[in-house]
Amino acid sequence: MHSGVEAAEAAAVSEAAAAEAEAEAAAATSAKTRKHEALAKAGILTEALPWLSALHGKTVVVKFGGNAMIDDELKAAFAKDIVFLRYAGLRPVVVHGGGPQINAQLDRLGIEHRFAGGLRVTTDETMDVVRMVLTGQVQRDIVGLINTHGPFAVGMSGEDADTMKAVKRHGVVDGEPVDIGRVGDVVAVDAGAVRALLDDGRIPVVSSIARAADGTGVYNVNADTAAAALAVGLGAEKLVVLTDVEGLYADWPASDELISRLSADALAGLLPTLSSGMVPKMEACLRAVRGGVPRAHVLDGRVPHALLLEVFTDEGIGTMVVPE
Ligand SMILES: Nc1ncnc2c1ncn2[C@@H]1O[C@H](COP(=O)(O)OP(=O)(O)O)[C@@H](O)[C@H]1O
Ligand SMILES: CC(=O)N[C@@H](CCC(=O)OP(=O)(O)O)C(=O)O
Repeated sequence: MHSGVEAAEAAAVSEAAAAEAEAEAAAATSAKTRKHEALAKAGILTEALPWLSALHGKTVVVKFGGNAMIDDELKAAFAKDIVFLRYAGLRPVVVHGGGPQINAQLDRLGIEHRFAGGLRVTTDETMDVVRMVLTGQVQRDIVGLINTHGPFAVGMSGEDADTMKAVKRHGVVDGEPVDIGRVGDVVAVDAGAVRALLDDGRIPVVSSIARAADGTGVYNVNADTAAAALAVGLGAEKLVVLTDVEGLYADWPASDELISRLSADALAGLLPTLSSGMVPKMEACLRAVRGGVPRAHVLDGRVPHALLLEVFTDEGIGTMVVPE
């Protein structure tokens, strides 16, 4: 018969054995989990390999939009992604907008603002504010964020070195042309200065202002339009437009069914049915692919690292426009 002490000792021994077995099982599980996580990470990296190889040395123009850039964390994530592309051997070029920031400054100054057919009605007074906010504030912010990772970003305006020249364009409202002031469409691109920066390993950050082709000052160019024109001028491999929706919805605002892929012809057919900010965006995609850029994408800039997902994974996200 066991004494009380012996019984207590036996119980303690079996408790210790159980604890040891439990610890062993937990260690095995966490090793398994770690292995599983490591494999998943390795899977993501190997999935990137074909894209890294296909895009090595290729130019990618990324349009960073006003509404996708008002959140500080998203801005920082965007800057990281751009630097990632650079280290991965691509040649990223940023063309930025800043519609919300321009609106805020116009409000502060008590200057009325409105859009017609997705474009800002731009008086001479508005033009001064647009130029100041885009080149003096928004561009500086993006350059600063990218350069927290190294001396890569160099800011410039489309005016610089005659990178973009424009002529006056009208807005289209209900199928009718309307005068919207100093708004321009890009008619000539000299990509030399941007190329020189890329060749020097820099990341050009370009504001969407163009010199008037007839030498009469400057024009306010929609940033989607400017990005497309530059992508064509650079012979880019991709145009990526970041915005504040998932992509192009088939029947917006009635539904949010996303169109994931469409041809240039199908897009041309859809264009007259589109409204507001989607008009310059989809026109830009059309212009890019018809100008020889193999792919143009509209992505949700509210999703952190959407750019990396698009460029380096097999997952198609957003809307992709292809020539055929
Ligand atoms: N067919 C459509 N699909 C998606 N969004 C659309 C569509 N038509 C109009 N829109 C509107 O266009 C907006 C995007 O344009 P905009 O606000 O000018 O973007 P950004 O500031 O990024 O340039 C969307 O937030 C949405 O309200
Ligand atoms: C002519 C025209 O509309 N120009 C735009 C330029 C900036 C821009 O396009 O900014 P987002 O990309 O943020 O919309 C504007 O004045 O708002």
